[in-house]
Amino acid sequence: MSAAAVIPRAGRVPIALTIAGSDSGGGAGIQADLKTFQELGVFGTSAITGLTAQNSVGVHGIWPAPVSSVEAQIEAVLSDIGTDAVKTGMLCSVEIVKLTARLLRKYRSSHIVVDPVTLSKHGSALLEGDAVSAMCTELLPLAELVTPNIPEACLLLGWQESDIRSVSAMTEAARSLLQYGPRHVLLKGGHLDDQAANETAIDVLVSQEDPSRHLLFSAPRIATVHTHGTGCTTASAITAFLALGMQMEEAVGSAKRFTHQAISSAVPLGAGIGSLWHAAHRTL
Ligand SMILES: Nc1ncnc2c1ncn2[C@@H]1O[C@H](COP(=O)(O)OP(=O)(O)O)[C@@H](O)[C@H]1O
Ligand SMILES: Cc1ncc(COP(=O)(O)OP(=O)(O)O)c(N)n1
Repeated sequence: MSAAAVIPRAGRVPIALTIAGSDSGGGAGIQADLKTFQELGVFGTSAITGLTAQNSVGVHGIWPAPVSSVEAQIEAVLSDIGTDAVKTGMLCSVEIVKLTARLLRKYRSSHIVVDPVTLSKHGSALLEGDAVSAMCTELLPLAELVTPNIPEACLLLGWQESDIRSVSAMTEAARSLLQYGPRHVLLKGGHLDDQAANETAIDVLVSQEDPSRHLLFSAPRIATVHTHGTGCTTASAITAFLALGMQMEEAVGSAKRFTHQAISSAVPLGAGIGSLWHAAHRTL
């Protein structure tokens, strides 16, 4: 993405809505999503599903937002401003998952990217256990894309994490996730634990149109611990590129490059896992 893309364009600015949680540390959640939208020249709106007290060493508290407040935020945005694309992140509870699906159906939203956030990198639960099946039955059928990492894919499928130890197992899992109805599945390989993954970070894209075909998105693995926000940034960058009118394959490839640049310039803030630098694409 060139610097020209961050200059507001004449005419209507593309809009993206993020329905996600707040990360006080600024690296993930709503904060990562809005930074990404802005960097990519898309006007970001938000509905905050919950608050987290979070920093580089962990998640110190989670407070789901009242369901009525999430409803009022989404209604306020969609009934007046509208949107070209929607990203969902931390949805906290079965009630918020169901509400989100109901409102996205009501407003016939398109370009819905579901990041099925369940755990933070520090292992804190960001989605209640009984919300997983609601996500599969209510939200995934509406999704143009779902973007699980390996632990999330296993949770959605009822598999063990040890079941995905290779790119071919990732491909099989991605194909299995199509059963829930999303148009595309991007299974991210940041957590892949095999020989090849020491050098490359590989993601797999499969689509309902032709489930027998799969595309690999590969980049050199950056040797860093500072990867807080990689998942949120990937999903929100894809959402922004869809809002800008790209097709899915191009949007995923462009988002992979944007996120890779942001990891390569990550900021080692705090004593633990530092966060991505979303402005890296301006100078790299
Ligand atoms: N160290 C790394 N170097 C390069 N790319 C990475 C690295 N870690 C993760 N990625 C990429 O970042 C994106 C998010 O990855 P992943 O860690 O699997 O998701 P999550 O942040 O949701 O756990 C994927 O495109 C993955 O390939
Ligand atoms: C509020 C909030 N939402 C989502 C996440 C998970 O973000 P992700 O990009 O997957 O990054 P890590 O937590 O894995 O670093 C979060 N932590 N907080």
